[in-house]
Amino acid sequence: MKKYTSASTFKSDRHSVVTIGTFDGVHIGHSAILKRLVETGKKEDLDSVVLTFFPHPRMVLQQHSEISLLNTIEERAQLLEKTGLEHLVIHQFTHAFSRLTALEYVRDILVNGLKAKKIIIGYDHRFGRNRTANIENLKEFGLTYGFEVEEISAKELDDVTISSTKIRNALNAGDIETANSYLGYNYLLTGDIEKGKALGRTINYPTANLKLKEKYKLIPKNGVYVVASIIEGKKIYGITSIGTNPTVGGKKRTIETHFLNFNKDLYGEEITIEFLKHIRDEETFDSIEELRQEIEKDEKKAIQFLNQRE
Ligand SMILES: Cc1cc2nc3c(=O)[nH]c(=O)nc-3n(C[C@H](O)[C@H](O)[C@H](O)COP(=O)(O)O)c2cc1C
Ligand SMILES: Nc1ncnc2c1ncn2[C@@H]1O[C@H](COP(=O)(O)OP(=O)(O)O)[C@@H](O)[C@H]1O
Repeated sequence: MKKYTSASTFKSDRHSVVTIGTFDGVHIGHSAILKRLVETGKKEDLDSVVLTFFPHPRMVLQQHSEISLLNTIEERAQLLEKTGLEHLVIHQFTHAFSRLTALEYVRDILVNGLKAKKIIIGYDHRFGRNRTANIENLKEFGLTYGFEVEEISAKELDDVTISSTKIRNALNAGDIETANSYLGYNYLLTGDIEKGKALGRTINYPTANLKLKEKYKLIPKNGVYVVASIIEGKKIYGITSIGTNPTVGGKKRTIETHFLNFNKDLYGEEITIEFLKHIRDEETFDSIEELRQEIEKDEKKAIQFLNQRE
């Protein structure tokens, strides 16, 4: 898959079939559309192209919106690549871009930039300044500029009752199972391991503190989770606590993982954790000893869950 940072740098000798969207999460609903795109490209001898935008339009147009995303832009690109797509255009979403008229957008980006011969798009897609143009307008532009519009009907889209918003809501409620089943893969967080207060090891539960690189990545609800990670090529399971650690008077929200049957220095390493199950919500305990006992229970529950899966 070739990657471009704007439609103007896109290069291909052939015409293309294009689909457009944010595709946050690249969930199983998105996968259905992407599969159709890739198949159409092969059948009709067209290059398959996804046009996506970054930052998320809401991050640009509503500066105060605290939008969190299911994927970092890097994760989105990796997931899209798995669909067999040939070209990924990550066009920078700016105020100037949002001011393009529908005609300018279609002519400059889709036709001259991406050489679109076919556009696969949901029936409710809107575009251009203030999102005023709809699919009927796109079809009319197609007559002028020589491209065809393949509409994904309401029924087809509604069959897929999955949306990025529903997945965000599930994660904000700690419902990892629902989120994972909609995503088609396990929700994950990647970051570097940084030093904490070194309290963990004093209660025999050292915890690797994950520092995320991107502020906009959605962190699931505060609580305790079973996770999996690959460390030095080996699958390692763990229990992750997300929260402010009220028992020790913490204020900052942290993501800390105690890995099971593991004892190695991880400072400075980049680690990915995959969420498998929610165990409980975060609590405030009266003493560190009570916290330690609860973590012991968390560990037992995690082991029980992992044994059942095998
Ligand atoms: C599985 C697990 C569950 C935890 N649950 C809670 C909790 O419910 N409430 C809380 O205040 N802290 C909880 N903690 C966080 C501890 O307070 C934290 O790990 C400890 O302060 C160590 O911090 P450090 O990494 O800075 O040394 C939990 C930690 C783990 C590993
Ligand atoms: N089983 C384990 N799970 C998590 N971290 C471990 C484990 N064994 C050793 N470590 C190391 O110990 C560190 C965590 O120890 P901890 O006392 O909690 O200190 P800190 O507050 O700096 O995180 C981790 O960052 C990692 O380098």
